[in-house]
Amino acid sequence: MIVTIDGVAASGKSSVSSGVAQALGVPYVSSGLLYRAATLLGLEANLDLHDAPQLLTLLGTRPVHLEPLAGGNRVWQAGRELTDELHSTRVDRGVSVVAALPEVRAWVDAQLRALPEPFVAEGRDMGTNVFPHASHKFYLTASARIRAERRARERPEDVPAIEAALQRRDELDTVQSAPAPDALVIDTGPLDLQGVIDTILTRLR
Ligand SMILES: Nc1ncnc2c1ncn2[C@@H]1O[C@H](COP(=O)(O)OP(=O)(O)OP(=O)(O)O)[C@@H](O)[C@H]1O
Ligand SMILES: Nc1ccn([C@H]2C[C@H](O)[C@@H](COP(=O)(O)O)O2)c(=O)n1
Repeated sequence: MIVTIDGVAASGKSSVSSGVAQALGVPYVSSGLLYRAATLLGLEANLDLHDAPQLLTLLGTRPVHLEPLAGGNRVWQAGRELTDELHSTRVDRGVSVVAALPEVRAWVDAQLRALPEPFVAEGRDMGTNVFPHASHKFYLTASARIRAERRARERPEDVPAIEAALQRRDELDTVQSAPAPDALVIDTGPLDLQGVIDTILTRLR
């Protein structure tokens, strides 16, 4: 069984996926972490992030491993854990460029499709492109203002600055982020975190 949870930036994909996965007793898979890992390694190697052949060569020589767990995902490059470095501001700024490269998307998709079922997969194109055969699909939305207010509770930045950055990311992600035709679209604005998780679990049962 594969459940896909896609959505716009900061719509609650990872928190909701983790809650749903824990309730089901399966791992969840955070696809965005692989794009973030490719970006981090590219930045550390001083590569031009638009240069797909160079990035793919780097990823070939320094293989990245995603460890999906119900409570949170970890990312490794050989013996080094990258997880805590993947949400830095410089990775946030570069990741949309890397995620737009078809070669990098194919690299991520191959790793995701090799994972053993069952799992909950979250990202932008899990239900449309990577797992179109998934048994249950969801797509999370909320206004940029509400998402910024939620983020502001965990970061020392003001709401308008976060809102502007989220709108910019939404625009850059538009190409790969759309609900599958058979996905249930959930506006998380009026719901708390547990309310979103319960909506999904009710549908699954
Ligand atoms: N329905 C909700 N009500 C209140 N807060 C929420 C809700 N859903 C998520 N949050 C909070 O919003 C923030 C963003 O959630 P989360 O990191 O899960 O989003 P995301 O879609 O995975 O983000 P990104 O696209 O950056 O990876 C977190 O602080 C989370 O606790
Ligand atoms: N399936 C996916 C997952 C993520 N991305 C892009 C979108 C973001 O720019 C970036 C990081 O994702 P996040 O960790 O914020 O969910 O990766 C994508 O294009 N497709």
